[in-house]
Amino acid sequence: NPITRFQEYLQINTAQPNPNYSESTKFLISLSKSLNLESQIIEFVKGKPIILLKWVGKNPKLSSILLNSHTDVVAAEHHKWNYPPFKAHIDESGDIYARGSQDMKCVGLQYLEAIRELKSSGFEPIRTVYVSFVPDEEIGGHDGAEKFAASDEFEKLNVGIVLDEGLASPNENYRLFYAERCPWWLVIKATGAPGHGSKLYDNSAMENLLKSIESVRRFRASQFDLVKAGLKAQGEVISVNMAFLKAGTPSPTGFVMNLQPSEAEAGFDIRVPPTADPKSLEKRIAEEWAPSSRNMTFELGQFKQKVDMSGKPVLTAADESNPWWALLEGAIKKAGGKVGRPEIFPASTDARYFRDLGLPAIGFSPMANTPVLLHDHNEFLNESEYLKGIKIYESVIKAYASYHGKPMDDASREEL
Ligand SMILES: CSCC[C@H](NC=O)C(=O)O
Ligand SMILES: [Zn+2]
Ligand SMILES: [Zn+2]
Repeated sequence: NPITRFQEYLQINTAQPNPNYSESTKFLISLSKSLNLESQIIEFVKGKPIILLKWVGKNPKLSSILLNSHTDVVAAEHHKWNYPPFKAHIDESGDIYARGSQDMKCVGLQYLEAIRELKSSGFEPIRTVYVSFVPDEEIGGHDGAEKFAASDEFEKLNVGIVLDEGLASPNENYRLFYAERCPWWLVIKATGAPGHGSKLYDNSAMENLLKSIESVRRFRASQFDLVKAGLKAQGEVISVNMAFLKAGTPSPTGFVMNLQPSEAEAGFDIRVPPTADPKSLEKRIAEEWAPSSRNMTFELGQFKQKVDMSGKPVLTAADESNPWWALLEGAIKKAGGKVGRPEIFPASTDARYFRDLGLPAIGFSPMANTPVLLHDHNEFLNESEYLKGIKIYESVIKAYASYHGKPMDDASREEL
């Protein structure tokens, strides 16, 4: 049944940095056989399989639908979980505990369960439906979705719309995402004169770094306040969180206590919404967070936000101008679901690689009334919520795969 199949997928340990892709591939291929879908394994990089399933539509001229999910999950600290993270234990209230239960093995199998239901009801798609299972999303997707989106194979699929992951919703409204923030990874380094631990002097490395950290924290608070006041959503502000601190002179028992070190550094995970001005943030980093006048340097790893010809960030339209958006909302509501306001995904997903091609990509994981537990301890999803999600996808796939398109639809696609 659907729940045991979900458990079986969750029990395959595909945690980074050593995901067991051979087991997950075997599992998905056997599921695909039981559904009579055409299947293909594409390895742009050896050992990093993309599983591509195809449900052929009656009109091959129409653009296709791509249902994407990633097969890898993040690592789990086993001893901090109430149940082992790769056991998929179901407790008395029906909560299924496993790494990947929300992010995002649920979605991958819900696509397939929905197809199973639609097939057995005799539904025949007009548009071709592809289901892709990609590796390595959790480490940036470079050997997965990035290469897939850039490939000739992908171009031949003639994809018109991509669905990818969203987030759980603590309330009754499902969440839909039309864009995502850009990760910037910043390391700032301070240097200064070393000295005796008892001496008060200016310009030590630690003091220089701490001044920066204070400045970063003021900025962080200003952004967080906007969220707390309800003025902005998580995805609409710039988040800054410290990822590491590195300083001190090691000694056999820990650190030397009476020596002020000559170097100190800190790393930050920054997420920049497509609506923010990257230039002004870069300026802030150079002038306030790592000013050379305070003996500071920085290294910035940026995932550049793609912009269109007029310099506007690449977003998926979340209104009537995008028929796929309206169809999705309609199909969710038809299946009894509620939908909240369109959001910007606060983290980063593979959807960006498809959006960068100019394709509409919508982030959606059907989990309502569920705490957001991705990457957290005790990640779980309730089984009835999981089953509801299958019903939702039945409705969505049906609506998408039967969509003939407005008269303009495919002609205007040609121009793109
Ligand atoms: C930017 S590559 C890392 C992608 C990762 N995605 C999910 O958590 C993230 O940190 O958002
Ligand atoms: Zn994910
Ligand atoms: Zn994740």
